[in-house]
Amino acid sequence: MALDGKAALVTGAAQGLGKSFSEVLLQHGAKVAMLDVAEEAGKSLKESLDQRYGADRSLFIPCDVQSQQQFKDAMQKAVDTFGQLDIVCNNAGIVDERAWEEAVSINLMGVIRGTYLALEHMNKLTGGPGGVVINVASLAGLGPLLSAPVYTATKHGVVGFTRAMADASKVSGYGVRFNLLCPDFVQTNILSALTSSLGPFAHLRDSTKHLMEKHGILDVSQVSQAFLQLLLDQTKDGEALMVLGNGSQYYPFPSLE
Ligand SMILES: NC(=O)c1ccc[n+]([C@@H]2O[C@H](COP(=O)([O-])OP(=O)(O)OC[C@H]3O[C@@H](n4cnc5c(N)ncnc54)[C@H](O)[C@@H]3O)[C@@H](O)[C@H]2O)c1
Ligand SMILES: CCCCC[C@H](O)/C=C/C=C\C/C=C\C/C=C\CCCC(=O)O
Repeated sequence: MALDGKAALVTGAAQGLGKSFSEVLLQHGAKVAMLDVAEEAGKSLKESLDQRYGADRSLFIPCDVQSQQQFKDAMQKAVDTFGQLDIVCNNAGIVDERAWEEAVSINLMGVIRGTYLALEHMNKLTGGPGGVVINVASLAGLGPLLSAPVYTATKHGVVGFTRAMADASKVSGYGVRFNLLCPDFVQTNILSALTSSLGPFAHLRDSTKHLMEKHGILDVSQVSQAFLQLLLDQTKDGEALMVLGNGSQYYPFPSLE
């Protein structure tokens, strides 16, 4: 898929991985609607991107992915502004083992909501242009992160949901590809999850810290290159691209057929 002239939407775009994905999209000629609850950071990101790419190439829309109405309105605003939607990246996520229902609401329900709303605009069967949805899971979507069981569960949920959607889309003829990004630890603010955010697993913080030291910590640019790979390679559908210190590789899921 060539990105020049395409219209994209990224959630959790004000900082960290979402910011980096938005910049990569702009660098390759796409227009981007950036959604986030962090209004100040989002507005100042938009101002700095306007200087480099022009004000008509991006939008910042305050939006909590937990709200059906806010998310629906934000996606409609992106479509009204850019004319259509070709790429959606459901990236917003948190680590909070104490407020675990909120973590499920953002990390899993927000991704399901964003995927269904994206289909309303992209599904070829209902007049949409087709396109690609990339859901951001984690290596913790493929195996356990012991200090964060609920985070682990949400990311496993994102993996299962996205793979099932890819199959449903293929069989139904929606014309939309669905893929997953599963990064190892990345240098963003999420890594500074306060001990209190780990709730009953705060005593396992050091163990996660040791795991980080063993694995190393990725730079956001390594993950956004993998994001780009998933966007551009039209043959990838229902795949989970792991982003590791020594490169990216597709997870070999066993066939259940
Ligand atoms: N950093 C890592 O080590 C790592 C590794 C694997 C996967 N991930 C995943 O990558 C994604 C991005 O995380 P990050 O590392 O860039 O973290 P981050 O904290 O830097 O960025 C997350 C962004 O999501 C936004 N957000 C939070 N709740 C929201 C909501 N309800 N609605 C809209 N926006 C909301 C935040 O304001 C923030 O801008 C997450 O899904 C995370 O689970 C991160
Ligand atoms: C092997 C799994 C890698 C998954 C990465 C995951 O998606 C992101 C996790 C985010 C946070 C990790 C959870 C809790 C943090 C616990 C300790 C951090 C200690 C950091 C420090 O003190 O320097």
